[in-house]
Amino acid sequence: MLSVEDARTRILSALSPVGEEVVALSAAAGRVLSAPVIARRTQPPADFSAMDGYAVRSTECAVLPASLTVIGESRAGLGYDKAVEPGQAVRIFTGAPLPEGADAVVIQENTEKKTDQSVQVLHKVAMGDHIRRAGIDFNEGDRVLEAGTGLEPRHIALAAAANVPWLSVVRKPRIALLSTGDELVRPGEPLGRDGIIDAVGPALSAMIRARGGVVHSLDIAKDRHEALKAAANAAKGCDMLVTIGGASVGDYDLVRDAFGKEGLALDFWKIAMRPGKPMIFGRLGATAMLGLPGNPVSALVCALLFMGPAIDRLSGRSPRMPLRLPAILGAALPENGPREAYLRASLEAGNNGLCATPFPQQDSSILSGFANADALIIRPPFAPKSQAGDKAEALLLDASIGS
Ligand SMILES: Nc1nc2c(c(=O)[nH]1)N[C@H]1C(S)=C(S)[C@@H](COP(=O)(O)OP(=O)(O)OC[C@H]3O[C@@H](n4cnc5c(N)ncnc54)[C@H](O)[C@@H]3O)O[C@H]1N2
Ligand code: MOO
Repeated sequence: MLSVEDARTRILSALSPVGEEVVALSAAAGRVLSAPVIARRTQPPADFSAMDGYAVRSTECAVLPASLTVIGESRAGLGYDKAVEPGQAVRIFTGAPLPEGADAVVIQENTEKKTDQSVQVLHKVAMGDHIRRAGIDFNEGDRVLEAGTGLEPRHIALAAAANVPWLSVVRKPRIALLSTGDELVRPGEPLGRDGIIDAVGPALSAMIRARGGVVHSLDIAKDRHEALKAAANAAKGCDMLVTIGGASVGDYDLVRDAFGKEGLALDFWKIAMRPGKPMIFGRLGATAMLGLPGNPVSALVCALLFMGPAIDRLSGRSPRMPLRLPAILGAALPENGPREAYLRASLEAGNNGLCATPFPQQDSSILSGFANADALIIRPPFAPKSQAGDKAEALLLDASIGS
C-alpha cells in the first residue's frame, strides 16, 4: 500500500493549474493570481511628509528657536508649487508632497505658531526627518505580487495602490461531487428505516467552496452501474470528480468497477492510512478523479489531506496542509498497526507545550468525535506503545485552539 506522502505526491504531480481569466479588482478576493502584478505607478509618487507640521530647510534650524516665514501650504493631493528659500517654511500635512528646497519636516508639536505667516521651531531638526521618500513602497514597473498568490484583502490594497484595476487569475476549478449509496438521502428528506443521511456531501461542498472551487453537484447515485455511468458523463467538463463511498470491496462497492468501464485510468487504490485506506485516484478522460471512502471520518480526513491540496494545485496555489506541530500525549496509546493513524484528539496548552489527548473512540463512523476534535495525532506505521507524556505530532484542524 502507498504511504500518505507518496499518495499526495502522486496526486499533486498528476494535476496542474486550470486556465486563467481576467477579473476586476473588486471581484478578486479569494482568487489566485495567474500572472504577476506589475506596478503602474510609483508609491509614493514623490517625497511626502509623514507628519503634520512644517516643511523646512534643516540648516535653517541649527540655532533654536528658529523663526521662519510661512509662505504657503502643502496638503495631500495639492502640493505647494514654489521653492522654500532660506528663512522660509511651508505648512504641510501628512501625505502631502514635500516642496522643493525643503529637506525635513518638523512636527507641529515642536513649533510655536506666532501668526499665520510666522512660526518658531523649538526643537532640533535633522535632514530627512519625517519624510517618506518617493518609491519607498514600490516603483513603477516593480513586480509587486507574484503569480500563485492567493488574494487576501491586503493584496487587493497593494494592487489598487499600484493602479492595477484588473487582475489575471486562475479560473475557479470546477469540482463535480457525487455521494454514492442506496441508503443515502439528503438532510431533511423522507427517510426509510435503514436510511442514512448524506453527511459528507454537504461538508465537502463547504470545503470545496472554502478552498476556492466551484461545486458541480451530482447529488446521490444509487449503487448501480447505470447510475455511476450517468454520473461519469455528467462530470465531463469538470476539472475533478470527487466521489464518496463505494470504494471498498463489498458487493455494492462499485465505484472502481463502474468508472473503470467508463474509462477510468486508475493511478492508485488504497493508502496505508487509518482512517481512509480504500481511497481511489485516477483520471476519467480530462477529469481527475478522487474516490473517497464512505465512512464519514475517513472521507473527511482524506478530503483534508488530499482533496484540499489537490484543489490548491488546480487553483495555481502551492498546496496547503493543516499545520503540523509537536505535542505531548495526554493519554497512553497501544502499538500502531501497519497504517499511518490519524487519531481525533483534543488539544490544550500545557507546561511543556501542546498536550494532545486522543479520544477513546476512534471508529471512522463517529462524526461527533471528529466535529469536537482540535487536532489529529499522527502515528507512523508500527509506532510502539506510548505513554502519557511521550512526544507526538499533531495536525491542527483549525487555525486557532479554543481556550
Ligand atoms: N472486507 C473489507 N471491508 C472493508 C474494508 C476492507 O478493507 N475489507 N475497508 C473498510 C474501510 S477501511 C472503509 S473506510 C470502508 C469504506 O467503504 P466504502 O468506501 O465502500 O463506503 P460505503 O461502503 O459506501 O460506506 C461505508 C459507510 O459509510 C456510510 N456513508 C457512505 N457515504 C456516506 C455519506 N455521504 N454520508 C454519510 N455516511 C456515508 C455508509 O452508509 C456506510 O455506513 O470500508 C470498510 N470495509
Ligand atoms: O480506512 Mo477506514 O477509513 O479505516 O474506516
